Amino acid sequence: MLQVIARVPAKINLMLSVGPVRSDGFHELATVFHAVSLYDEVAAVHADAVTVHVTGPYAGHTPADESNLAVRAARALARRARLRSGAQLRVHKEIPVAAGLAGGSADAAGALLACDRLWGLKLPESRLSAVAAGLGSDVPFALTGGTAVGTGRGERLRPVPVGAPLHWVLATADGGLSTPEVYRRLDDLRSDRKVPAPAVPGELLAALASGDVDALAALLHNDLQEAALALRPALGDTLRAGRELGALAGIVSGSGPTCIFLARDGMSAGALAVGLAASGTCASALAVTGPAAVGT
Ligand SMILES: C[C@@](CO)(OP(=O)(O)O)[C@H](O)COP(=O)(O)OP(=O)(O)OC[C@H]1O[C@@H](n2ccc(N)nc2=O)[C@H](O)[C@@H]1O
Ligand SMILES: Nc1ncnc2c1ncn2[C@@H]1O[C@H](COP(=O)(O)OP(=O)(O)O)[C@@H](O)[C@H]1O
Repeated sequence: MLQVIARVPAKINLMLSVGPVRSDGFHELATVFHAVSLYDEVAAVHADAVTVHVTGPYAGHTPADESNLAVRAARALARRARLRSGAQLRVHKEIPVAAGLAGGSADAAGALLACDRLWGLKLPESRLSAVAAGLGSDVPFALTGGTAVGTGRGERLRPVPVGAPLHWVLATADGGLSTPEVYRRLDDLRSDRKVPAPAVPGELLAALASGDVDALAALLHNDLQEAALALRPALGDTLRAGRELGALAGIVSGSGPTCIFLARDGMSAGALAVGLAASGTCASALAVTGPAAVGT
């Protein structure tokens, strides 16, 4: 029986600039998405209806019913293509849930890619991306991987070059943070401030293109960090521990609670991961590289 497998990486945000709330309730963003070498896998085989079975270390934290983003993605694709086809999906989850790493978006993108192949649709990238945007702001990037500037609510993408592989440590936390709650907390925190239009500094794109990690370290920034720290003050300890252990820089990824640390090279990232894991300030610490690619 034909089985199609898609392997989709987690994302981190190297910079996340959050602008004013729009009339549709979403915030205008300017962000740099960067896919890293931590992957979920989505496998699809023909079936009458769309169902999902979740395996892997985070299976217990992932819904296995129709609220699963992989199921919602497969159904949205079938609707868009006016198909009655189904698929039995298996999602192997290595990406922590509600962690600011877009694991659910990775699974949605994986289901779109796998079902597009399984059902022989061969939809152009632009049509898959439109279905992806209907599922979540981060899903279009999850379809592409690599590194890209995201604008609008995060769904408008422009790929950007990265001059050399980058080495990161992901420090995960026990228990996730809700993305809408983190955005709401940011709104509360800055209710008395005028919010400027979001922007990605040109210097950051130049540092990425040239592979200048020291320049990049000085430019990592996340507007949601203040809100994530307000909701989870212990993340301050994780960020301090990473810096004391020699990270070039550390910030919260997206809506958190995962903290990301930039290291000079693979050896330093490995040592930093060991130190962070021993520090008692995080649930796990994982050395990864970026940019990572989507595989089918
Ligand atoms: C914060 C970011 C940074 O990349 O990702 P995570 O760190 O959660 O993975 C994204 O903006 C999250 O993207 P995603 O998780 O796909 O969000 P969506 O499902 O589209 O929206 C969930 C909720 O987040 C808020 N939201 C999301 C995107 C945006 N531009 N403005 C918002 O205000 C809204 O409250 C929305 O109802
Ligand atoms: N396949 C899936 N994997 C992870 N989370 C999922 C999935 N399907 C639905 N969800 C729900 O989506 C929410 C956000 O999950 P996730 O994408 O991991 O977080 P984040 O937005 O922080 O990157 C979770 O609360 C989870 O219950």
